[in-house]
Amino acid sequence: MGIISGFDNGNESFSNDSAIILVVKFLFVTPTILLVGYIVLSEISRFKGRIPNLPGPWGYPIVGSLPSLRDTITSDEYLKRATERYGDVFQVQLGNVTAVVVNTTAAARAFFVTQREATNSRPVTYVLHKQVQQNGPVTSIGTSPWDESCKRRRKVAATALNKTSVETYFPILNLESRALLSDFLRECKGGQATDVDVTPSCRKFSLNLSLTLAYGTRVEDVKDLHHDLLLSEIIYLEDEISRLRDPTSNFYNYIPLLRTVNSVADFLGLRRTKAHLASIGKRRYAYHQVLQDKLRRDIANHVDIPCIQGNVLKDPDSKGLTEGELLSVSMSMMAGAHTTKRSLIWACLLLAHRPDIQAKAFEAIQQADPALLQASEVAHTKIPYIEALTKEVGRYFVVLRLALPKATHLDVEWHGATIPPKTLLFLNSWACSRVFAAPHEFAPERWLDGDQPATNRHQYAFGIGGRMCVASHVASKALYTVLLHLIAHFRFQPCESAEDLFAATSQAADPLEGLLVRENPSVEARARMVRLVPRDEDALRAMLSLG
Ligand code: HEM
Repeated sequence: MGIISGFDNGNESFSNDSAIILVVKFLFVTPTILLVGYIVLSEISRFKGRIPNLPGPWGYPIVGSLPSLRDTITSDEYLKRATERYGDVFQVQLGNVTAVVVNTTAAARAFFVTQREATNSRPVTYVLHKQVQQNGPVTSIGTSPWDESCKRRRKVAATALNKTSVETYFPILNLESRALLSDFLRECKGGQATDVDVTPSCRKFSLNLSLTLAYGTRVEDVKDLHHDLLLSEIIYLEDEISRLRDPTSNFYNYIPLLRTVNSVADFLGLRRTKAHLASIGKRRYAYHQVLQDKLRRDIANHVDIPCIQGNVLKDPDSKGLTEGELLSVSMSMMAGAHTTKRSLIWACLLLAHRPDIQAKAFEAIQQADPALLQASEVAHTKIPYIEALTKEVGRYFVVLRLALPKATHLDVEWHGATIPPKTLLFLNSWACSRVFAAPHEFAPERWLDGDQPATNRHQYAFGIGGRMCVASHVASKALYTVLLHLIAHFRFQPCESAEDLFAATSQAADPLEGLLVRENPSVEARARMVRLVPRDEDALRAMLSLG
């Protein structure tokens, strides 16, 4: 018995030991082996993804150059160092994804103009295309890879918004510009100098521009942005989409391991990321359906306002678009509201800190035609200094510093390197906007200088090539109209309120120091408030009553 029991005990302790070893293996050794295996496979994949003969940093295991890209891609010292070391075009690896960064105007022309067809695509991303849109066919133009459908949708949008069509939008631009003046005047109760948070009114201006172009509808009262359920839904969803499109965060796009971790966390009920992302896609689709249904009713009742979606709905065969493609065009119009809003907020901050620019602009309007200082319609005018001011706002702040992510469609050649199709491409619009002398100065005069080389004349804030902003003419004219009106009727000063102390500093209007989130290439201003002083309240009210 003793022997047997001794044997038994020994067996028991043997099985205890092996159980412990098994647990240790399970808890530590297996994950370590899996992790090492993952790192090795990931490094092989990163190695295979490198483009021969194209310089660029190797980066860290698993994450590649993601850590160095954050916070630095738009900064001058990073670009200077990277361009000095690797040249005008270099490759970086974002996790397992190889991206090519185009940093100079010469390279931008060689890529996006000379090899236009080959660089015409957009990447398919895990977060936006697979999780938010669930691989569905309806995606905005700005996130669509190049194919026949994208060509059709882009053509419809580009034709509706091209240089010759801009004139047809003058009444809309004048109307929205006056609405902004009216909102600002209401904020300055009794015509007093008042510190104003410019965000809601700028948001309303931009949203209305997109809503009118797409659906022929608009927001009347700025309060509706919060009180109206549909509008607050649109604002929330478009903010989310903009965040989920951001190419320098959303690391799930680049690191497959994160997707696995996330799926496990979702499965265990620790997070609800997948459900959240899918709901954003569905809710976005639903709000567009609501707007489209309203437009259909308006058309049936003959009370519709001319708009891109309405033109197609009234004559469906003319443009050859499917229902989904038509929806995609409208989604693209709504996505444009973000960039307009950000440009306008930066312009307000800049004016507040640059009385000299306001004085020159006011004088330019007066010299062009003193009657314009009281005109309710100004979109048709072409005052060179105000045009230059509008361009300089675009150049100085570059609200999409890496444009929208692009992708190669065919092989692209660059100095002995062949970049294969479906490679992620970034146009460094920020760097391309800094080719002038004294690039860090805000100087509208540079756009009036006839001696500037032709390459400097391009406005990189709208990108370049076959996927350049389709609305660049309308968006520029919208900013021009509103700047002219604002300067004619208000003095802008730095805010004095304790609510936004940063807004009082000159850094608030600096394109780097003034950023809310430094590493985000879709740049948002940290400051929100400026002091508005109506020049002549009675004259402004009289002008507004004419409109
Ligand atoms: C100041 C305002 C705006 C700025 C600075 C801006 C800037 C840009 C930039 C940088 C791109 C990417 C270009 C590229 O990748 O080369 C883009 C694309 C686009 N923008 Fe704008 N945009 C503005 C306003 C708008 C508005 C108001 C709309 C619509 C009504 C709009 C519609 C689009 C569309 C549809 C695309 C995608 C084009 C394509 O992928 O083919 N944008 N925009």
